[in-house]
Formats: sequence, structure tokens, C-alpha cells
Amino acid sequence: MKIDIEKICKSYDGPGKTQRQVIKDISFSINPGDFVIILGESGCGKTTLLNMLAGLENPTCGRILVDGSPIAGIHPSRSILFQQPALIPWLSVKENVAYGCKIRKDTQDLEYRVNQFIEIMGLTGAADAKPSQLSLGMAQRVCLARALVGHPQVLLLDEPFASLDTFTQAHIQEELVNLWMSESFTAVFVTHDIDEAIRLGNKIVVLAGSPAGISDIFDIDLPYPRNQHDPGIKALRTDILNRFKIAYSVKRRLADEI
Ligand SMILES: Nc1ncnc2c1ncn2[C@@H]1O[C@H](COP(=O)(O)OP(=O)(O)OP(=O)(O)O)[C@@H](O)[C@H]1O
Repeated sequence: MKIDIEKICKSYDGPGKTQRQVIKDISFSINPGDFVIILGESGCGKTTLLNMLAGLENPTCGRILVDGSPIAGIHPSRSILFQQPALIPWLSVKENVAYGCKIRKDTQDLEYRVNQFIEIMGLTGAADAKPSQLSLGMAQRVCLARALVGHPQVLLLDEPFASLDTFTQAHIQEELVNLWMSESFTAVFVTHDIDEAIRLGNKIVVLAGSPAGISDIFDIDLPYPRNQHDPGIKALRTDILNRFKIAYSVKRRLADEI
């Protein structure tokens, strides 16, 4: 599934009758099987961009094409994972994982698929547990299983591991990369964490400015699992940080001039 983002912008209603532009003139393409990171500082518009890719929001101008056709709302081929695990409290882990597929009547081999993803995510012992009995990391694993059980072609992830401790984060990041390799979906992952971006992505799209535009796109052709002490990784990290410093100093200068 190829995604082409063509000159999109997004404005929200501001106070009174004003409009506030959040995203301006963003264009890039996502190839099937890419692991794309949307990296930018807090509040720059990353979630807004992801929501437009999900079909939860419409661009104010420009268009997003999926295999050549404009996105028209949400679609099961594009699954989304949010920052906070949102599970149905009265359903078991197994039932939560199956829920979306059941609603869509995508029930062929469902029990097999549910059990398969529960096992992959290391949740077999907790299959009958209720969400209140799970740790945050386990709950996010359930959400990941639920997002993947319908075999989406695109997985959209909005800072899904931001509230997890460092150890759980490292484990689940590794699991995600393994799943991405074995299931061959396209991933679009939003984060403000440079190290997470470098660990996961094969393409990093850096957003900067206000309204946000693309400041850089980095292609990363380095094998997984990635080692932060690898000279290539260190150089890339420095490069990305420098771009942020430049973008930040331009922002400060513009603010000082106003
Ligand atoms: N529905 C909305 N109505 C009005 N303004 C909005 C709406 N959604 C987002 N915004 C504003 O758009 C800007 C970008 O928000 P967005 O959540 O996309 O940023 P972000 O980069 O994902 O931030 P964070 O990393 O903190 O989650 C923010 O200033 C936010 O207040």
C-alpha cells in the first residue's frame, strides 16, 4: 500500500472566527513496508498528521492518496495505536483483541489469529485476565495485538510507548520491529524521542516550525537491532539534533523579531 501525501495543510478553529494553521505544505511518500517515523517537538502537529493518515481528520488543503485514491475516512487496512492503552474494561484480554474484528464481521480463523497474536505478545498466561489486572506494558501489548489481528496493511502509532518505563519500552520496541519484519506491514510511528526514532525507523521525517513543515527526511539503511554505540547511529543522532538546533534558533529569532 503506497501512501502519497501531497501538499497538505491543516487549520483548526481558533478563538472567535480565527483559524490557526498547524501544518503547512507537507509532501512526502510512504512506500509499502516502510517504517516511517514522524519526529518533532511536542505540539508541532505530529498527531494531527497521523490522524489525517488514519482518516480521522481531513486536510484543510492538499490530499492524501492511498494506492492512488484519496483517503475517505477510517478503514480497517489502516490500524491505529494510541499513546494510552484504551481497552474495554469488562472484556478479557482475548475478547479485547478480537473485538474490532468481530464488529467488522472479520471472523474467519479469528480465534486462531487472536491466540497467535496473544502468544506473539507474550500474553498467553493473561488471555482471560481483565484490563484492570494488567500492567501498563501488558495493556499496550494487548492494544498492539488488537491493532494487528486484522492484518492491517498500515499500522499508525501515536507515541505508543511514551508512558512505559525504559526497560519495557526497549522490549516492546524490539517486539514491534520483529513483528514489522515478520508481518510486512507499513508502520508510521509518531515520537518526539530521537533515540526511539533512530532505533525503529528506516525513514525519519522531521517536522519543525509553526505551522509545521518538513525540515528534513533521513533515510536510514542500518540493520536491526540497532546499537546506539554504532558510529553510524551516533553520527545520525548528532545530525538530527543539529537540525533541531537550527530550527529552534530560527524560531527564536523570528519570535524576537515580532
Ligand atoms: N481538534 C483541535 N482543535 C484545535 N486545535 C487543535 C486540535 N487538535 C490539535 N490542536 C492543536 O494543534 C497543535 C498540534 O497538535 P498535535 O497534537 O498534532 O501536536 P503533537 O506534535 O502531536 O503534540 P504532542 O507531541 O504533545 O502530542 C497544538 O497546538 C494543538 O493544541
